[in-house]
Amino acid sequence: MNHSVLIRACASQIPPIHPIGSLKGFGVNENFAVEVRNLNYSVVSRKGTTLPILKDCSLRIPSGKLWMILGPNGCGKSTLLKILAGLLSPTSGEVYVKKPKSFVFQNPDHQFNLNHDEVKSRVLKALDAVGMSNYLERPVQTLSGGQKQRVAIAGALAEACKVLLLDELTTFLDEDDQIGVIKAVKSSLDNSGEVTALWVTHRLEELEYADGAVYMENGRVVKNGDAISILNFIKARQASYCKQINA
Ligand SMILES: Nc1ncnc2c1ncn2[C@@H]1O[C@H](COP(=O)(O)OP(=O)(O)OP(=O)(O)O)[C@@H](O)[C@H]1O
Repeated sequence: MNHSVLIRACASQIPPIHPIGSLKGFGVNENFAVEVRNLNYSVVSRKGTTLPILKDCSLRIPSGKLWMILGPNGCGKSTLLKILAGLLSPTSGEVYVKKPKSFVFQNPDHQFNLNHDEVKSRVLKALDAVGMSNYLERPVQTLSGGQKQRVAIAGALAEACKVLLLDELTTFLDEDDQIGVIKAVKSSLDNSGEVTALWVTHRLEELEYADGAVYMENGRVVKNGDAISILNFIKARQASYCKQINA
């Protein structure tokens, strides 16, 4: 059987393997895959004004868990994820992310831009982990958005990454694909036991698949905890907001 099509697509995003991030100097607890202390991120506008985007954010994400980053539009979720991915540099504060880490974009078409055809066995295993091993013959462009996202996740898993950084993967997906992608991430984590995933979303219903979440508002981390306490916190916040506007 010719497995080359998806294998190439999946392998094409595999960067060199990096060693596990050193904990020396930062003093982080090895039980945490991500640790952020007093992180600030600002941009300077064309008029020279400093715009604070992230304000004094501190958080810890336990290893091996599926953790969501939730909050209203524009609260800073994607900016935080990009800093964790190393795509943006913090203005101040400390950031530790266990390595190797891998970033999967909101639009999976951004993921397929290199062209390697190696690491076949790891790719096959990773495609199996995300339920895509029946699609090996299919060109990527014929896959649905959700299937492409699962292949993108398989690419990150094949890289043997310890931390998966996932930016609003389900935004463009229908409900079936949305659930399929979350379940693929969850089962990959459960199978590996040591991969941690950070999942940025604005969909509260996705929280039921998570172990925990960070809730942000206006550039700040408001709460970080297990999924049930975060869900109750957000519901209470929404109820109090509704009460205020109806008063
Ligand atoms: N380079 C920049 N220049 C100016 N403002 C920026 C820049 N980057 C981010 N912002 C602003 O920072 C805020 C946070 O943006 P970010 O994309 O992180 O939010 P988000 O919570 O992911 O939003 P959404 O849920 O809508 O995707 C937004 O108000 C955004 O407009």
